[in-house]
Order: sequence, then C-alpha cells, then structure tokens
Amino acid sequence: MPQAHDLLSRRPEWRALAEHQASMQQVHMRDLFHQDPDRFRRFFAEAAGISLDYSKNLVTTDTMARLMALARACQLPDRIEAMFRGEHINASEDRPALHVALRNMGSEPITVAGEDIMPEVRGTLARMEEFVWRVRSTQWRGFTNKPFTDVVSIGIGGSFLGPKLVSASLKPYWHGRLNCHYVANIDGSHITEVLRHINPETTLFLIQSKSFKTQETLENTKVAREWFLHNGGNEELISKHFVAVTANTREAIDFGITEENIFPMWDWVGGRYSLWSAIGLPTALTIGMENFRALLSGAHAMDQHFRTAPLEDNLPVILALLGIWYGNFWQADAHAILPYDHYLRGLPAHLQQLDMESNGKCVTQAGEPVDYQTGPIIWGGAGANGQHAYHQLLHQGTKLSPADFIIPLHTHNPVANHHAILFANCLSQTQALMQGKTEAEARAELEAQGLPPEEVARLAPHKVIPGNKPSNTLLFERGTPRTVGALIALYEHKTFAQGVIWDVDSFDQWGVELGKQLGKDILDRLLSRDALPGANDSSTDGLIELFRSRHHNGS
Ligand SMILES: O=P(O)(O)OC[C@H]1O[C@](O)(CO)[C@@H](O)[C@@H]1O
Repeated sequence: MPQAHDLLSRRPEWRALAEHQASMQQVHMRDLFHQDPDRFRRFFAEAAGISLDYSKNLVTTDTMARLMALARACQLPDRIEAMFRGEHINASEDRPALHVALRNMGSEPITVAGEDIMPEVRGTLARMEEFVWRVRSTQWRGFTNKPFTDVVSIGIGGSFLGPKLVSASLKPYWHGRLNCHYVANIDGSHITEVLRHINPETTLFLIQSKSFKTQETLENTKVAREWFLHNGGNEELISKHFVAVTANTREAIDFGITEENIFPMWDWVGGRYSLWSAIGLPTALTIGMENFRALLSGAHAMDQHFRTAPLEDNLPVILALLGIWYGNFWQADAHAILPYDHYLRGLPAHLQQLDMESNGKCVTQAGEPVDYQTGPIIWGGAGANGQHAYHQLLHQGTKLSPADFIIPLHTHNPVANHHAILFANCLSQTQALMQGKTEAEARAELEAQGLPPEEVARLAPHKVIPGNKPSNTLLFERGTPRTVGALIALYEHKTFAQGVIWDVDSFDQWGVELGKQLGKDILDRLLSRDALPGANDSSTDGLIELFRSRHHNGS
C-alpha cells in the first residue's frame, strides 16, 4: 500500500506530466493528424469485442508513455492483481471487492476469509437458472394459476440502475410474454404509474436490496404488498408473488419474504457492481439465463484482458489514464458518455453511479486529504439526440468535457439508411470536436455565400469553432449480451484503475450517509401534527414549516 507521504502530486511522474502539459498547450490535434498519417492505427486498441479509437485525443506517444509511467509508479498492475486475489482493497470497510467472481468462468478458487466463494456463486447462479426457467416455462404461476406477464423490480441505486440498463440494452432479446418494470423512487408517482398497468394475478415482485434497509425500497415494498393484499392476494399467497435479493436474509424474512424466495448477495460486492449477481434477476427473467450467462462471459473476457494485457494495450487503463490526463492536467471537471445506440441510452445514468459513487472522494486510502482532482462529473445521453441539445457547449463552450462516443457497427433494427446516418453523425461529431473551424475557414464560407464584407466580419467570430476537443470512439459489432457485458466491465475497471492512481477507496460510499441521517429528523418534523423544535438552519426549518402548513389543518 502506498504510504501517506507518497501523495500522488508529489511523485516525479506527476511532475513530468505537468511539464509535458505545459509543452502541449499550443499543440492542436489537427497538426498531430497532419504530422502522423498513421495516427489512427497508432492510437487504436481492441479487446473482448470492444474496439477503441483514442486518436482524437490531445496526446502523443510521449504523453501516453508518461501516463503509463504514472500508472506503474502507483503500482497499478499490483493493485489489479490484489483485486482479483480478493485482497481487502475496500480499505475503509475492510472488505474485498470481488464483482469479478460473479462472472468468473475459470476453474481457480477465489477465497474470502479462507473460504472458496465460487461454489456459492455458482450455486446461486444455478438457483437463478432454475427460478428463471420455472417462471418463463410457466411452471411457476400466479395465485389464479395464470402465467406471469409482468415482473416489477423494486430497488434503487445499484439495485436498480444496473439491471435496468442491461434489460434496456438487451431489449431485442426479451421474452415475448414477460414485461419488466422498475420502481426506485420514493416519489409515489413512480410506483403508482407501474401498479396502474399491471394485474396482481400475473405480477411477480422482486425486492432488490443488498442491505434490506434502504428506506425507498422498503417503503415501496410495503405499498406493493398492500396493493397485492387488497387486490385478490393474501398473506399465504405472498410467497408466490414476492422474491427478494439481499445480503440481509434476516431482515427480508422479518419483512415477510419466505426464506426459499431469497437469493443471496455478499458484502464483497458493492451495490454499483452488483448487476452480475442475483440483482440481475429482472434481466435474466426477460432475456433468459443463456443470454444472462453470455453477459457474464463478456464481462469475464474483459476481466481477463484487464488482468493480463500490458498497460499500453489495456483498454480500461487507456481510458483511465486519458481521464486523468484531462481531469488532473487540463482542468476538465466532467466526462461525457454518449452512446449512439437507443438501447444503450441508460448507460450514462449507470456510469454516473459507478464512477461518481466510486471516485467522488476527497481523502486517500490512508485518510489523507487529496490536493488534486479525483472523480469527474459524469453526464451524457443518447446520440444523435444530444447534438440537438448540449453539443453546442462541447463545440464552442468554455468548459472542457472529454467525451466517449459509443456505437455498434450493426444495428438490431435496419431501417432505410438510419444506421449509416447515425454512424455518420457519430463520426462527424468527433471530427468536428477535433478539427474545429478556423476564422479563415469561417470567413471563406461566408464569402462563398456572397455575404458583404461587413457581414462576414460581423458573423465570422460566431462561426469559429476552436476544435482540439478530445473524444474516444468505442465500437463493437452489435449490442449482444457478450458485448454489453464487456462494455460495462470495461468501465468498472476504468473506474477502479483511476481510483488506484488517485489512491482513493473506490468501493465505499460514506458520503451518502449524512443525508440519510438528517432525513430521519426532518421526516419526523414534517409528519408531526405539532411543530417540533427547529433542529438547525432557518432554511430547513422554514421549508419544513411551509410543508406542514400545507399538510396539517389548523397548524
Ligand atoms: O441495495 P441497497 O442496500 O438497497 O442499496 C441501494 C443503493 O444505496 C447505496 O447504498 C447508496 O445509498 C448504493 O451504494 C446502493 O446501490
């Protein structure tokens, strides 16, 4: 483990990058492409069905060498091995981070506290397979003996975003009869809108919560249970319609879930890394267990690549280091995820939790305050839609936000020339971001339109596009379970690699606890008929009183 005094920004490799950045300030990517006709091939890597063109970055081979030197100085290869070996790399919670075990296809054991965990992982996969088969084959039916038509997954954060992303990404593989709905928010509109459209006789509820203590999930489960009991169900029938996935079996049983309907999770899997576990049940029910296993095998292929490829050819490491280059040396606070694929439209939201809950940290593993930037603001949306929404800022704004463009070479739904047009949009955006438009080019265009000189002079500055805006282009043949698995695993490992270099704990999330703690007292005060004494600031007190004045008569 690096010592506290090895603060990242004190390392010679860090200083070498800072000096290099100073020398790069006048460099434009246009020139880098003109100087090196082979640039595309030189900055191209592929693994596990994913291809990465990182040539449209403000980097040279010297830049990449210096970034790789920083990664080695931070012992990245050793830390990768430590993760796969189950070392307690989640130092603050003294736990391993073994989401890779969930998709481990190898024969080697993976031990936690001296126990090989693979038998239990594989046993749970087998239980999932049997459950999924019984539901999809209609052997498991509702209380009026009808096959299930709807699955409602109740969970939030990693118990929601991951399975929802995978379900949506693999919509072409969905079972004909089974519809999947997700309920996460404590906003009653979320569950109301779902319950409005389903039949209690043919609905299966999955309660997804690693802790089984998350307020939103427990409150929504109570509503779902009451709805079921008031629409034909009864206590004895709960076991036919409610299944839980949790690491807290006791709480789930106390809540009324029958033990044989509880699938385990483990504390060595973080919520945002858990879609590969039984938390993936909604996905497995809709796409089938064969496709779910293909998802796992795609992720495993990326795991093997991450664990064995030289850093220079390692896709997660390349993406991680490029993010550090811009975040720590070019003051980029954000990073855009732009899937040019309707089915992958949920990817930015999942990666927001994956990245921002992992690396949104301000102390090192040793508890030292950092004096450098850590995790970026992750944002984004589906292309080509974003071009008509926020790409203006990417092209002419003052904020630097590197972007990942993600696109399949083949669509599931060939319609007219749509895929070629989508692909052309993706490439034209990355080209425009890279090359921009000079004032001379802007002037020439305006003159070619026959505008008078004073109009040319007036408009030209508004038409200049600086360019030199970095982007990565990630390609894959088609959005199959394997490529979706590999793609998500790629970003998991990118996130981990950045956390190693920033020396933060990417697997805890203490920052979310304070809001939960404060919320308890505020809720008591909101619900109290009598005004309870103010707890702290006048804003919170004033807002509580505003709410109470609308909800308690005579108060
Ligand atoms: O699965 P659980 O325990 O309900 O937690 C849901 C989510 O809440 C968090 O713990 C944050 O509060 C996430 O890390 C997690 O994915």
